[in-house]
Amino acid sequence: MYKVIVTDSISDSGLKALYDHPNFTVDKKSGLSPEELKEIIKDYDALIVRSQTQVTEDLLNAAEKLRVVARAGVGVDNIDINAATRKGILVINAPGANTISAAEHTMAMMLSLARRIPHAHMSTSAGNWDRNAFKGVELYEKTLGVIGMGKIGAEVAKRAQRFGMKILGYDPYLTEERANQMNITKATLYDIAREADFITVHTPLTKDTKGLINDDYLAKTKKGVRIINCARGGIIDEDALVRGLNSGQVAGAAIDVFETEPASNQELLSHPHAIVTPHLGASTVEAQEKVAQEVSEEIIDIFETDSIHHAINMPQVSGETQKKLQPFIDLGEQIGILAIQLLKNAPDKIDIHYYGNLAKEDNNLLTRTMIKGILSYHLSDSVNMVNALHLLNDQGVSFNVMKNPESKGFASYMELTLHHGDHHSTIGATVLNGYGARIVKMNEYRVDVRPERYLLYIEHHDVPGMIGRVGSILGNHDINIGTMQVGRAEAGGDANMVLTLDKKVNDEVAKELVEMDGLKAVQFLEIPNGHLPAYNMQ
Ligand SMILES: NC(=O)C1=CN([C@@H]2O[C@H](COP(=O)(O)OP(=O)(O)OC[C@H]3O[C@@H](n4cnc5c(N)ncnc54)[C@H](O)[C@@H]3O)[C@@H](O)[C@H]2O)C=CC1
Ligand SMILES: O=C(O)CCC(=O)C(=O)O
Repeated sequence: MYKVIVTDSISDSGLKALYDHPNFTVDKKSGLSPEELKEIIKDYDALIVRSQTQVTEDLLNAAEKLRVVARAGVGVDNIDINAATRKGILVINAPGANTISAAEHTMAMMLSLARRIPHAHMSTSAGNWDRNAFKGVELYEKTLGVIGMGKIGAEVAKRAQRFGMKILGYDPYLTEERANQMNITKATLYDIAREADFITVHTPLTKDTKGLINDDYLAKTKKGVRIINCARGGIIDEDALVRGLNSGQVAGAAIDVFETEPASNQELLSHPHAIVTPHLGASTVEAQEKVAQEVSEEIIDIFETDSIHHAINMPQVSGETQKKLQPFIDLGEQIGILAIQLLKNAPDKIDIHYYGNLAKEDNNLLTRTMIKGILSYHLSDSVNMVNALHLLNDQGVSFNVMKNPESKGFASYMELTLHHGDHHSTIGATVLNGYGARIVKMNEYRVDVRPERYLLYIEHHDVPGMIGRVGSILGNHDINIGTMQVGRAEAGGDANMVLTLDKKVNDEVAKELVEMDGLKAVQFLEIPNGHLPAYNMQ
């Protein structure tokens, strides 16, 4: 008998498949303190949560037979994925099951902002009859900027169009073709700032989206813009938003999700031009039934048939292949991370070449690892080796894998090229017996670089003095160079430098470098520590 514990408020009818199954028992225990849950988690095989329960490393460490953590929803930011992975605990979610509810909540927030419905309601129910204080604006013929054109963003765009709104969409994966199909305009963040009357965000919270809407961004928006966040707290800097509301730059904000939850920013919560809800985007009968049903059915499939549909953290590989390819797998993710940074854009096409011994292996796993590295730059923790190809397909990016058993100078060699229109970035890499991982090609240049955390990539004209000038700028800013590699196509022609550094290059140093005569391109690249393959290697 498998024991399932449900620790947040989750639809009973959605859990029916589990209740009815002879091999499962379900305990519903919402409102437990972290200590209480930690005390009893050892008895359970599966845990189902929404967003309240914090599935921390501490909790997971107390679990003795837990095999699955199921998030009845999309965002898994309340679950320590790496800790679960390290413990070999599968994390699944229910993407798509609450899309419509979240999109409808966004529309409700937008209409409430436009017509000040919550404020009018409070005034009227307090006994007032004030028909002048609540004059609103129409959505009709207004411009809506949608930041994040994934599942929810696209549904919001569709609904807003029916209200006669013009839609500007920004998403690194939004192509002209898809924008045309949806009859929206593919825009930049700054087009949206300049033109939008309403802005709504629908991205996950990532390194790039944290504080995306901040003082600088708000200063570029139209005066009187109205802003909605039904995605994740932190995408909008709450203090900046309050400043914007106070100055009138922002006419109104409707916020469902907060930097900390339960929300505590009193200035925002009580602001006369803010509308706030307690993370209700997915709180509908239908969404809760669908998310609970999806995760219940998947839990049964996992325990009864070993089949996984929406894994966040689990690859399916044979132990033998994994062991053989392990050094390349680690490197594969790193070259994905480097190539996407070097491209500076979301790719529309990916080419992967395997040469020598690597071409003779089943390198599906390796390919997924590279793609995970590429996509994780924009999609964060939601991408893993199981869902990487699926997500790539969802984003409309084509990829080709080519294998050539002849060696290309190394016993095993892999080369990754990302394309974005006419631009491309290439990284070639190998693992040298006894010496470890090496990047041996960057764009058109041969290099020999150990993949370290901080890299500086420079393309320049091959003229005397370049190395010294770059070295002095870094030295003046107390940035130690670990290694430096220079290469050139021909004497006096194009050349490149790749440096490994002991610390980050800040904007000031980058600016000095960019302004140096003779440099064609300067790029600081980072392979974050946390970007090692997210699965259990035991
Ligand atoms: N308020 C609530 O109760 C709910 C909130 N959510 C949240 O809504 C958000 C969106 O969910 P879905 O549409 O299902 O996810 P999705 O994965 O379908 O779409 C997210 C999109 O954001 C894009 N993106 C990533 N970085 C970006 C950037 N820097 N700039 C612009 N776009 C970027 C991605 O390319 C992707 O297309 C998630 O954060 C999710 O957790 C989801 C359901 C309910
Ligand atoms: O479970 C909930 O109500 C929150 C939904 C949500 O934020 C998500 O699915 O990402």
